[in-house]
Amino acid sequence: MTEWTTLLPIKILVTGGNGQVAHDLVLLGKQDNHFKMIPLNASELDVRSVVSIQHALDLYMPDYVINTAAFNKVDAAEHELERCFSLNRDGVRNLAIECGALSIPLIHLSTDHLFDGHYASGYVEDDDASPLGVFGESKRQGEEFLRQYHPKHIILRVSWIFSARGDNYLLRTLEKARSSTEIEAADDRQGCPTSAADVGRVILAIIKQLHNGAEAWGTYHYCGAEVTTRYRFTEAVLAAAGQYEALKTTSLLPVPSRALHIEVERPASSVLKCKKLLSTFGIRQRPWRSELMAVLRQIYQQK
Ligand SMILES: NC(=O)C1=CN([C@@H]2O[C@H](COP(=O)(O)OP(=O)(O)OC[C@H]3O[C@@H](n4cnc5c(N)ncnc54)[C@H](OP(=O)(O)O)[C@@H]3O)[C@@H](O)[C@H]2O)C=CC1
Ligand SMILES: Cc1cn([C@H]2C[C@H](O)[C@@H](COP(=O)(O)OP(=O)(O)O[C@H]3O[C@@H](C)C(=O)[C@@H](O)[C@H]3O)O2)c(=O)[nH]c1=O
Repeated sequence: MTEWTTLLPIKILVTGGNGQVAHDLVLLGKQDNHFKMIPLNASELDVRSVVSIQHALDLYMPDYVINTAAFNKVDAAEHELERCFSLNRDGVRNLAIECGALSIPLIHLSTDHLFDGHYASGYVEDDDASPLGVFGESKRQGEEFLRQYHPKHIILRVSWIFSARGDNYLLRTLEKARSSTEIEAADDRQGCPTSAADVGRVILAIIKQLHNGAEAWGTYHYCGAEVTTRYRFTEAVLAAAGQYEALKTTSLLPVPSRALHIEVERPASSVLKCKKLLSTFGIRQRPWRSELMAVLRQIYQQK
């Protein structure tokens, strides 16, 4: 087997190049000269269009494709079914068929929202998917198409992503903390927060091993270490952010999720067990608390 370090940089095309995971993933990849990162935004590569995908693959001839493009608005998905399925299901099918035809491995991101949340002890990769809403169902069907059309794939299911940009719970909490004296947070929804940069680290570590000959195709779970609740996560955010700025919020209230009047029920517990990733690739979970500190540092440096 050839040592991967002796080869030309691994060309990695990233769909959804403006998204939060793509941003941090590309940044990390650019810091490592084993990789050549090619992020493409929706106008450069539209996953809904076969022609657009074919054009990009012909033009860049990547060694790997990472699909981060998605429709991620969990409540809006209930009303925007067509858009949601066209990205999360049909877009994945299009990529699977086109990458499959050229035998380009496809790394795809999926979600904890595949599960109904009744296993408080956590989910393994083979557990039955039973989504509670349209978003989860669209991602479930995208996964199915990928398995059907392209054997050389990795599906990486992740959860509760936060980063210094984009639309995420951390940034929304900070906004509220600057404008409201009181914040309510669900203490009956448990899961594992994961930084976008950490997802990027894991994907690049997987690719290095695939490139070295590991034929470990299939579905894996990854999330930050330490199971928590939305309430506990919010508490950690407020405590850490309070060291950087005077926040308006003085009271954080634990509430049941139903009191928040959210349209789609979230899984009560969506802990992803990550043992398979550890035993196959030797990749360990990082604590989300240290990732949170790093992201807050970034946020306040940007300000
Ligand atoms: N965010 C989270 O908490 C979680 C995310 N995931 C999954 O991780 C992946 C990355 O998520 P995240 O980075 O948060 O997503 P973002 O919503 O930040 O990024 C998604 C990107 O997809 C782009 N996009 C929209 N339409 C198209 C299209 N037709 N063709 C190509 N690109 C398009 C968007 O572009 P534009 O902005 O121009 O519309 C956006 O930049 C997704 O698969 C998501 O489902 C899984 C679990 C948790
Ligand atoms: C509005 C609000 C929500 N919550 C809780 C309820 C609910 O469990 C959760 C909803 O927050 P979000 O909308 O950020 O989370 P949600 O849309 O469920 O976020 C998800 O994004 C998709 C793409 C995923 O795949 C998931 O892993 C997850 O991160 O937050 C509060 O605790 N307080 C509040 O004020």
